[in-house]
Amino acid sequence: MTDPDNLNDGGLPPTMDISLWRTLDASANRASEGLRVIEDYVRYGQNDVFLTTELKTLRHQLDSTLQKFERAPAIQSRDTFGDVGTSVQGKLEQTRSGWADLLTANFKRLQQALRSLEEHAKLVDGEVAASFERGRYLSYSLEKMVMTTVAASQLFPQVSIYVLIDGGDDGHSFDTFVATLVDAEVDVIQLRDKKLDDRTLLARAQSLRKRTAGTSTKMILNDRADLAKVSGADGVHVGQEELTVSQVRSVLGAGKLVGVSTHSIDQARQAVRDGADYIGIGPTFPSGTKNFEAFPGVELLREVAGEITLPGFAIGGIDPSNIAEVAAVGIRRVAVAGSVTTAVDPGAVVQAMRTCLSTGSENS
Ligand SMILES: Cc1ncc(COP(=O)(O)OP(=O)(O)O)c(N)n1
Ligand SMILES: Cc1ncsc1CCOP(=O)(O)O
Ligand SMILES: [Mg+2]
Repeated sequence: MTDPDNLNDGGLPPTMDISLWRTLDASANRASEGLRVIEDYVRYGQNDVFLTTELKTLRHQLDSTLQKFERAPAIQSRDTFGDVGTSVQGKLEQTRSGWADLLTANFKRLQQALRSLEEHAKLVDGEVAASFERGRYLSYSLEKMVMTTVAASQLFPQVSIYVLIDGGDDGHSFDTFVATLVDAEVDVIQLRDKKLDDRTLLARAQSLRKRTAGTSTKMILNDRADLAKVSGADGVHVGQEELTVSQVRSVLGAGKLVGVSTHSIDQARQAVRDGADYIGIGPTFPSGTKNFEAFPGVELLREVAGEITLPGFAIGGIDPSNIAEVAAVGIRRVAVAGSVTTAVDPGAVVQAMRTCLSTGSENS
């Protein structure tokens, strides 16, 4: 690290050394404080172990970069009462309209401070400047993860029923079934049909859009970002080998939902990093809808529930007889097909599962 006493050797104005130290000191404090506010929210407000750990990574990276500066001259240069900025404060800084506003303001504070550290560090040490730059990039992806998690947690109720349906025998019976599910106030309907030709599938998607528009039921298309775009769906669900979250978003545009299937805790963590709006977690139990060779089961549900607060839907063979096992490990959102689509009274099954998820009691 360059000796601060020799900063003027580089042709800097005589006042530069003290003003540089003041700037570095103030920006370091600003970055640490902004980061701490965000960390407090995800830790105490959200109980999100994963995001708290990710934020800690940035805090440690920042701390180790700051350690390259001697603390003493920075603190000696401090002149809080002589800081003209302390008396220039906008009214807006004293109030926040909600959590999202509070978080956004603190991410901005963090990023501005990191940029200032980076630019000023360029006068002293290029490597340190590059390290602040890496921290700033990390803060952008953390902002995406935190803000997406906060927004998605509000979009999907704490107890949610998500139903996967195929295109049915014909348009009329499909529409009648969708109406039943909408009446039962299921939270999400996913159209998942691997057999229909594209035009028929699009016609079903359009009919699903008509039935769900203006209701509390969201409409998701399985796999097909193109048909989701054309039909005006609320989002798309993709698997591990399909389009990525950012590829789906580039087709759908902003403001649409992207769900990702996850089969391990690492895949669940990656989906959060990728900015998914929700995850499917499974398969939990053997399914009559799709064949599987391996079942991460309720153990994976427990693991995800223990560290991730991005909405997660348990999927695979869930029905009223086993849903209590799902609720028992802390998952209150389920995605089901067969147990509802083959039921004599689908509305009653939806209601039974909802009750069980709300109370945690068995309901077979
Ligand atoms: C909510 C939800 N979770 C998981 C899946 C499975 O998606 P994927 O792994 O892509 O398998 P297919 O559904 O495409 O066979 C899902 N569809 N929905
Ligand atoms: C598509 C899919 N992916 C994992 S399980 C599953 C099917 C869910 O259907 P069911 O509830 O009938 O097991
Ligand atoms: Mg898929």
